[in-house]
Amino acid sequence: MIGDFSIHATDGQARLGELHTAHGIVRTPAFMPVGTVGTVKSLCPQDLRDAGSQIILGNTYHLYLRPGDELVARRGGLHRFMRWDGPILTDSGGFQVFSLSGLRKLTPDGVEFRSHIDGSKHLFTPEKVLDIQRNLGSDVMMVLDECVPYGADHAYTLKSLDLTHAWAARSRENHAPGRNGQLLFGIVQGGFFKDLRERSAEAVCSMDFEGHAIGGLSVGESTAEMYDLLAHTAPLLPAHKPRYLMGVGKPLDILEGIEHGVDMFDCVLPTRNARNGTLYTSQGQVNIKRAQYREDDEPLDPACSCYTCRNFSRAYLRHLYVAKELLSYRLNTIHNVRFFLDLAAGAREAVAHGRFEVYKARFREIFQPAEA
Ligand SMILES: Nc1ccc2nc(N)nc(O)c2c1
Ligand SMILES: [Zn+2]
Repeated sequence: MIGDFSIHATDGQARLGELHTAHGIVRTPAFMPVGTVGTVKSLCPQDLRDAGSQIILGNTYHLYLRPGDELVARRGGLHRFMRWDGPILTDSGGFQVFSLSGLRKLTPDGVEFRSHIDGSKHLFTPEKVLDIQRNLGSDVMMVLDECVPYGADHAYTLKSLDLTHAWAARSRENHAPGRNGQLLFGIVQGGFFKDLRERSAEAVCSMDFEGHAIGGLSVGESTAEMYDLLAHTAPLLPAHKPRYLMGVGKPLDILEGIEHGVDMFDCVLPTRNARNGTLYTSQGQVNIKRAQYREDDEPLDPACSCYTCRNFSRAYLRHLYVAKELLSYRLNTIHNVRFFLDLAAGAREAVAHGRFEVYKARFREIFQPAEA
């Protein structure tokens, strides 16, 4: 049934699961390529399917401002508009308001902000962002929350929790479980304070959401701080529902999350870094602009079977990047998205066979080789 989450194998805290959505089953652990304004930049839906994408992420903030959620609804919803027939998760906009828009004001009712596009004034309330996500037709909707800025003190973080929890309750009230097959996930905040993380998990996870996200991480903290709060918070979320770590992350961060029982991840790294020539491979990171690749006839990643690695040399990819050719975006993104999706697919396979620890250690060797 839509919303069902079943666990098929475990390996320590790591688990192999399936989340049933209105647009298909998501096998977890899953990586979600980010399609902010209704496109995973430079890729068409077929590229995404070829790469093994199951579920992609869209953003309420961006799509509301342009082209408008009502327009998308009139065009049949985001799936039909962008021709993606798989599951779509949409973030609620709170985070984007704080990271993108200029003037903004937090009020008990919601957050006032000015569009980063034309400066027009808007108000996002818990109910408004759900109306937008219902217009988009997303399969998994997120509640409106305040992502507390890195470095906020205990007092501010505690006060913010009261607001975020009140908004979560209003969201659940506004969207009954199972309504129109659109799932609603709660978001746990609490900054970098373990007592507040416990307080938030207890409050949010008592509101009968179909899944729970860990928010407020990957906001500029050190890897050690992120891992510390991740290890503390993940087990606080009910094991029988999906756990989603928002905005994470680098390959090793995703594996760290899986080790602590997280099931879903999204991050702009593969797509954003593809556009600046930072490519992820089975031999570590490749900065394709480096002169060393000028005459390198090898494929980007001999262990990768994506279209880019099957057809083009590093020399050609470097040429496209240096020449600022549009094809550079597309070929680099095809590869990076495939790398992250293969990372998640490999993790599912490893958990299924009780080999996750070995799998994670192999990637640590590649991306964080032990000091020689
Ligand atoms: N690092 C992130 C990324 C996205 C987020 N989205 C929401 N709604 N809340 C957060 O705390 C996020 C954190
Ligand atoms: Zn490749």
